[in-house]
Amino acid sequence: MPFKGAKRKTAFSVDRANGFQPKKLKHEANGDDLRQPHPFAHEAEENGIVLRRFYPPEMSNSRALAYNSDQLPRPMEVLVKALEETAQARKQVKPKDAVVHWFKMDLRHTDNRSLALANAKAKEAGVPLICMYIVSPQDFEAHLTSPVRVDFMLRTLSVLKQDLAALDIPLYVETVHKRKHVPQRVFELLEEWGSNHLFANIEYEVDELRREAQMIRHFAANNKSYEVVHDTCIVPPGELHTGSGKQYAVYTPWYRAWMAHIHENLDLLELFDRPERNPNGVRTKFQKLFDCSIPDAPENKRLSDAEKKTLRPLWPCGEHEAMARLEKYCDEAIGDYHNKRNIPGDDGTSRLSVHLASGTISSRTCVRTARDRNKTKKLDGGHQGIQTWISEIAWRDFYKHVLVHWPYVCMNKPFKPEYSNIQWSYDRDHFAAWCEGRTGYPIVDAAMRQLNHMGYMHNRCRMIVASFLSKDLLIDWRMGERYFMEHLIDGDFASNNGGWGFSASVGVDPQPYFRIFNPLLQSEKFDPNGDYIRKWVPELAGLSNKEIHDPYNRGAGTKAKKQGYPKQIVEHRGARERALSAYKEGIESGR
Ligand SMILES: Cc1cc2nc3c(=O)[nH]c(=O)nc-3n(C[C@H](O)[C@H](O)[C@H](O)COP(=O)(O)OP(=O)(O)OC[C@H]3O[C@@H](n4cnc5c(N)ncnc54)[C@H](O)[C@@H]3O)c2cc1C
Repeated sequence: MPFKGAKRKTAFSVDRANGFQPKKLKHEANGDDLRQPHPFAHEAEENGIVLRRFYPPEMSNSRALAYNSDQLPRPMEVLVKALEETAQARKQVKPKDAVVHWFKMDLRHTDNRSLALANAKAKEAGVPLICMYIVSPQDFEAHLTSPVRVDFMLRTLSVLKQDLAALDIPLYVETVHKRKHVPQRVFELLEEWGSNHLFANIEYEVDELRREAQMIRHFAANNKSYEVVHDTCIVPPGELHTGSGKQYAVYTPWYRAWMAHIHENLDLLELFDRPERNPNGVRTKFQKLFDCSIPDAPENKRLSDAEKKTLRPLWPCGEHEAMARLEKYCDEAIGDYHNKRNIPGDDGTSRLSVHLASGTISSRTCVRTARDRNKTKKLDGGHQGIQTWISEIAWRDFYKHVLVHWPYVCMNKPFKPEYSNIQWSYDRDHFAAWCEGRTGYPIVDAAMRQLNHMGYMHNRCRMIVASFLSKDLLIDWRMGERYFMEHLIDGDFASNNGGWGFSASVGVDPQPYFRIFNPLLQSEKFDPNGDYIRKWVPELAGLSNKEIHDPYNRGAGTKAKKQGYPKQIVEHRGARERALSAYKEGIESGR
């Protein structure tokens, strides 16, 4: 059956579990103005910020604002409408030979909402549960997924395949080369397996929401049910509103509402059971699916042998590893989190981001486990370390809520569209020096080298290097955002975009643009003995604790030069003044 939009329309009310309450959409804005690209769109294209192979040019500020004024429907609203209008049809679909769960960024069989629902449906119908994962090389390209992350996900699939096979559940993995063919191929696979029911957890990025909406309609029009549910956030996006019914744009009041909401709805922290064993005979009927192998990474996302040797031991994969890490962290280190989380030279954070990003652990499990260790048995009160750690996990939910309500942040626009008017620099040499960790600012260089070496960077350093790129170098923050996604093992669109928005002062609840980190002060405050710098910039290891933060201005220039360490590529005070006027001028220009 060719894949095109379904015609059938039926009434539906979205259940609470689906979180987002549909509202009446205004008609599509049709003014030509909204189709005009932003005046600086060519710069975004030339500098690889907007990938024109997959996406349209950078939109105008008025188009971004049209989402805020409900002139354009948000992709989540489009999805909810698709669910609403197909509800009746989906309800009438009769189970056939199997029920299917489609894994995406939820690579675990424990506490996985969609998987649990698919399992319940299969058991109710007395048919087998089949799991599937589609490797989409073009999605990796369009989403800038880093090779280290692709490797982590593919390794994880092997673990998942084994765990599921122990329950006689097959995990079928297939590569679909063109992303536009994914929906059609998924449909064909269901036909091949004689299945009428597909389940998946919602991904909140724009492409995915739009694709699911289209698939839901197509499936319903062809007597199949595609059910998508909230799982990745603890509180589903769309559930929290200010007193005046608006979406929160400031973290602190949002966080208070988030906690209160969970305390009032404790079921949000109930964990989902893993699936039960499949009925006898499934191995004979679906042998081919059990036999499939996990493909190699696409060539342009493949680690070299040397990289595999360095990176794989650093990042053990799979849900058992994730759970063991969480338990160990809660037993041994969470109590000191509030004291140590800002010290990059100290291993005081959980390093669970890689697991949360690939879904090898759920944020529900993380928060519930931490809460149960708290003497108050609540998210707040009790141990300072536990409270603070939970509040950091909450940032992850916050940025996903932001993405859903202000979807243009997923389309290369800043949260406040007028910040698109800043005249950024696209200095290639400066950008290369930043990427390679040779800016002459040791804390910045240490951080970038940590990222390049291990696909990870400490949170404090992420803020320092992001501020340095966007303010000291005045380079378009979206180039840094892209570089992070291309290199991080925990690359997550919403958190990365939120972090860059905060540090470059263009995001929701940001650091005000006139508060510019002084990299030297940050270095002295958070790496006072230079431990972190010594580890990642070994050519400075022999300098004193004072010299190491700024060798050329603290009498260690000769030593630094001899070791091949560069001089500062910009002078902070002058760069600060330049950034202040560029931000001010851009914001006030009204383009
Ligand atoms: C510029 C910039 C880019 C970032 N890009 C990403 C990214 O691509 N993916 C990502 O997961 N995080 C990102 N972060 C947030 C944060 O740096 C990492 O989540 C954190 O460093 C991961 O280490 P950890 O697991 O030891 O964190 P912990 O300190 O142990 O925190 C526990 C968990 O809480 C969540 N968390 C903590 N801080 C934040 C935060 N500020 N925003 C959102 N979630 C948070 C993460 O899931 C993390 O694993 C970014 C931050 C900045 C400033």
